Amino acid sequence: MRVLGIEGTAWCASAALYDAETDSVLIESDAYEPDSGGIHPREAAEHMSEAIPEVVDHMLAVAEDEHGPDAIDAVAFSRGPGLGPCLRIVGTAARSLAGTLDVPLVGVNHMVAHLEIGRHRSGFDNPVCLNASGANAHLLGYHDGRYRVLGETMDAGVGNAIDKFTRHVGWSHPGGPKVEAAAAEFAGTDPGADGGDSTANLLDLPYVVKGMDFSFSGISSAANDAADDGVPVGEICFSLQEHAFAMLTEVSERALSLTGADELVLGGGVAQNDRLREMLAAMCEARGADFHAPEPRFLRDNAGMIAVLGAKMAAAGDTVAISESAVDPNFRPDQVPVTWRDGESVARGGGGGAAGGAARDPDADRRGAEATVTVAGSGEDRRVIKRRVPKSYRHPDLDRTLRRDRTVAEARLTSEARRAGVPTPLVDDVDLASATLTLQYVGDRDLAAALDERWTEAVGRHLARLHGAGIVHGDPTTRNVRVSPDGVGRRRGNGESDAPPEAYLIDFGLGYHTGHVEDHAMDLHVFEGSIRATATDPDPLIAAFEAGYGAAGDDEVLERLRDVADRGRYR
Ligand SMILES: C[C@@H](O)[C@H](NC(=O)OP(=O)(O)OC[C@H]1O[C@@H](n2cnc3c(N)ncnc32)[C@H](O)[C@@H]1O)C(=O)O
Ligand SMILES: Nc1ncnc2c1ncn2[C@@H]1O[C@H](COP(=O)(O)OP(=O)(O)OP(=O)(O)O)[C@@H](O)[C@H]1O
Ligand SMILES: [Fe+2]
Repeated sequence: MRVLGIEGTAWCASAALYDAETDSVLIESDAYEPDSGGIHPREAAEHMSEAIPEVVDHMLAVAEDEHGPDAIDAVAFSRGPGLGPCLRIVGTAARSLAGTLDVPLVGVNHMVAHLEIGRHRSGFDNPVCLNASGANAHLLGYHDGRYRVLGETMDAGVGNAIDKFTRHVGWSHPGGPKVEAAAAEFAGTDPGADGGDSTANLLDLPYVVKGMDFSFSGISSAANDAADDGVPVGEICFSLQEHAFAMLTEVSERALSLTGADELVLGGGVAQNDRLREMLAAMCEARGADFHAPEPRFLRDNAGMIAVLGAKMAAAGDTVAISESAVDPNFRPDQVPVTWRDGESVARGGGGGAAGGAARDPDADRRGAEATVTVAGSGEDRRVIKRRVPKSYRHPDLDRTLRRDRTVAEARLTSEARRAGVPTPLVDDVDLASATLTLQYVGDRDLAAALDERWTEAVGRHLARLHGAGIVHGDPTTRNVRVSPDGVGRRRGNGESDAPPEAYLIDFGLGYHTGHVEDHAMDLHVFEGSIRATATDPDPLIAAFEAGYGAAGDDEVLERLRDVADRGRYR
């Protein structure tokens, strides 16, 4: 099968020819380069209306030259997300070409294409995917016929966050490659630098990770302020990259840990950045996962990825009638029924070796995304020793600060939550020098390994109480709740209740004090996200969770949760 792909969601007018027999991809692209500022939708659309016919005609001529008049078996196009005026031009071109050639039309989700090209090129079976593009930043994992959004930016895409800073200092679009060059130069020339590695001086910028979601807006603003204050621009570029990419690497590691996946693929324009790829490769190596980033021509926007996924969709019969082929500027990757693959879900619910621990060996060492956990003692005296291990991928100063601050926060908030009536482990000892805590051993498995409405309801109540005390957890996932299902079974089965069954909240390292409705709603959003990422039938679990929260907490927070959930959606 040969597929002609067309891409034009924002800046790149592109056509490609994919030959599935030989697995070869030819791409012809024409980029829109704004004279000043960022991408202007109207100018971008004008560019598309001129450039799309040219690149398509070129590819068609190449195809017909080589394979004759019946060269093309299907036409695939980017249906969204993207800028409406650009998408409509691409849609019109694709419909008319499919009509003229009398071949099927395939409507491709651009973000799923960024993912699938990595899966295709790597040969990985079931990876987690980090899409690091201009307008987006998210983690996807396959589960039950859909790509689930495991985590995503709460505001700007990563490329847009970088470009916002470069516009502020007057650099032309796109800013990403210029920031990369300036950062590399700074790292190489700073007196503290050691052969251009990451030990150059680091500015303190916001680092915001909540569960597997993250935020870049604070980084862009702080970077702009630093420039206004006269900080050398190279130093800002370096620090911007170190913070933003460490956040992306951290959430990727969390996604691998939560799902139990051992493969990561990278997609999107920002993935062309060497430092981002270096960090992700180092993280994967340290946890024994495989990592793949396709070659640059498949990372930035391109029609090759549209043609390759288009061929898989066409082979699965997943084509679209012209009358139903409207574009969708807000097309989310989790809306797409994945017709072209089968196989196991990435989200097995509580992976990470023994960490999910359906009571396999309760004393085996566990490894979370951040820490190693060793179990010591027995019976009532059983303790866990939790050590936040250094992460070689991130700048040593940032690494030290994060490990220390989170250890302090965890010790303090675990105890405060307990005093507020929320079940948490007792804290026996804190050793800041080695970022190590000694905690009471609680529960017998992670909620991820025993997902059940009774527990999600209990988590709702506990979070409500926690928020009532002015504390957010910051990372309330199904891996950060410990439960004792056997206790419940005994109690329900024969009336015995030697120890009252409880759901314990653990891992308060990302917690903080706040009375803001928004922050409280974010906690609920993170918990629901972790359920959606791993559960086959999330709705009843989420309903029970919200009922638990509603019974003990503030309705305003539940209302705000709807806004938070909608806000992360791509515009
Ligand atoms: C919806 C679609 O239109 C959109 N496309 C998009 O954002 O273009 P993409 O090619 O994936 O990414 C462009 C971004 O990638 C950044 N970029 C390019 N080279 C870079 C580099 N070496 N380092 C950092 N960023 C880089 C640019 O600054 C720009 O922000 C998307 O995929 O979100
Ligand atoms: N107090 C405890 N009692 C029993 N088990 C625990 C306790 N603390 C941690 N664990 C176990 O160790 C695992 C990892 O701990 P924790 O979540 O605190 O570390 P982490 O590295 O921050 O993990 P992640 O970032 O993946 O949530 C938990 O999922 C749980 O199975
Ligand atoms: Fe893109």
